[in-house]
Amino acid sequence: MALDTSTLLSLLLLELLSLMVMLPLLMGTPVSRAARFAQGYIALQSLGWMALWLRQAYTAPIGNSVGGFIGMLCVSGSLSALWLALRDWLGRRPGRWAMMAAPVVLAMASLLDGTGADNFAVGWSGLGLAVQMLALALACSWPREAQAPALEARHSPPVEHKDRAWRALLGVGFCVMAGVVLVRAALHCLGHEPSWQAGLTQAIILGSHVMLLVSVLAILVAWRGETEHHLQRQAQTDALTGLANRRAFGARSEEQIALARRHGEPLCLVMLDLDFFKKVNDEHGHEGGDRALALFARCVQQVLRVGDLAGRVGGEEFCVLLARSDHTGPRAMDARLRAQLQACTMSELGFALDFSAGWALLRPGDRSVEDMMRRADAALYEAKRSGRGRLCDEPGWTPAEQPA
Ligand SMILES: Nc1nc2c(ncn2[C@@H]2O[C@H](COP(=O)(O)OP(=O)(O)OP(=O)(O)O)[C@@H](O)[C@H]2O)c(=O)[nH]1
Repeated sequence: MALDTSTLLSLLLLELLSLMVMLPLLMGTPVSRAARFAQGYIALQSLGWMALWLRQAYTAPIGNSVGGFIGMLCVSGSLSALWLALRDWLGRRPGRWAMMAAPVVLAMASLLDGTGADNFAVGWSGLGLAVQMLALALACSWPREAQAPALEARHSPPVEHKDRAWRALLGVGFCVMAGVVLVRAALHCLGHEPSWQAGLTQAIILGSHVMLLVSVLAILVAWRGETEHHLQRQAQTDALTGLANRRAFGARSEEQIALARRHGEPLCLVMLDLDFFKKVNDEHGHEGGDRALALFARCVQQVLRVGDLAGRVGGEEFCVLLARSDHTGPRAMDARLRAQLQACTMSELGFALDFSAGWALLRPGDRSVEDMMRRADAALYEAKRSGRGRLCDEPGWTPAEQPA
């Protein structure tokens, strides 16, 4: 079998159509938006190359111009879809509007180029496609945003991703492809038709085979990274409130403690416990209790400052670590939280919520956050004992004390 343009094109189409069916089956449902964009990339590539294959094999039904237009719309659209997947996986990258406009602009340009049946992406549309590929290569190398949209989680630390290899492969691949397409398109623009022009066309189709392989591998590796991150986040997050669970709160507190010690800054821990929560459950059902917990957690998050850390450490028990905060911090936070609760509980729950709190300052002898928690718990116990609905200081604290 001779590897002529037509055979290479047919093989590419067969691979694309197989992948268009297999990828969603392999990835299962539901998948993230990024994964759907990546599947859209393969589907649009399939449609684009199908239009070109039909144009070459049976010119009559769709005609050269229409085939070229649909082919360019879909192929350029597929690159835009892949760019959107990268944006979700890696965070914001430059050129969003240009990427969105590219398919329509390039498809229109392909009409102006007026190409023959086996000439695709030559002239202006070819130059545009090469630029779009370079933009994709740039998107691969652009630094990752601290918290990409697909991986976002409040109060969760950025997760280290092993994504350098697939980003490099994809970036280099698109650079090479852009180079070949650029040469071919430029030759056409300049009116040169060298004898190796057909070879360039074959190189582009062969390159598309390789790029298909590279991009599918990259998609699968990126998707695995996203899934791992999601699982890791689930293991660290309390499902009802979205706050860090006890284990994650403990781990992140250690970092905060280390930072506070290194910079000689004060650090406070506040322990919060809803009052008479058993009664809330009894009167409004477990579902009402869950809504109350979720609302309370939301209010806690709303009154925190950047850098503070909140966690749900027990059934109706929450902990907050106030960074760079001396004894004035817990009082201010307690007042903000009470005001916030008063403003929204009646309207959102239909009943009032109150809480007791105790706080403790980081001391030089504290070995872990557990030591702070023990003292804040004693203060919380005192708040409960002395009538609830208030904040108490850790036992033995005096305003003259120096932070750790
Ligand atoms: N709805 C709901 N209730 C929970 C959850 N976790 C714990 N609880 C309930 O919280 C209640 C805690 O009751 P207690 O420990 O007696 O505390 P309390 O009624 O708030 O009393 P004080 O703390 O002394 O004011 C229990 O009834 C638990 O069943 C949860 O995830 N959802």
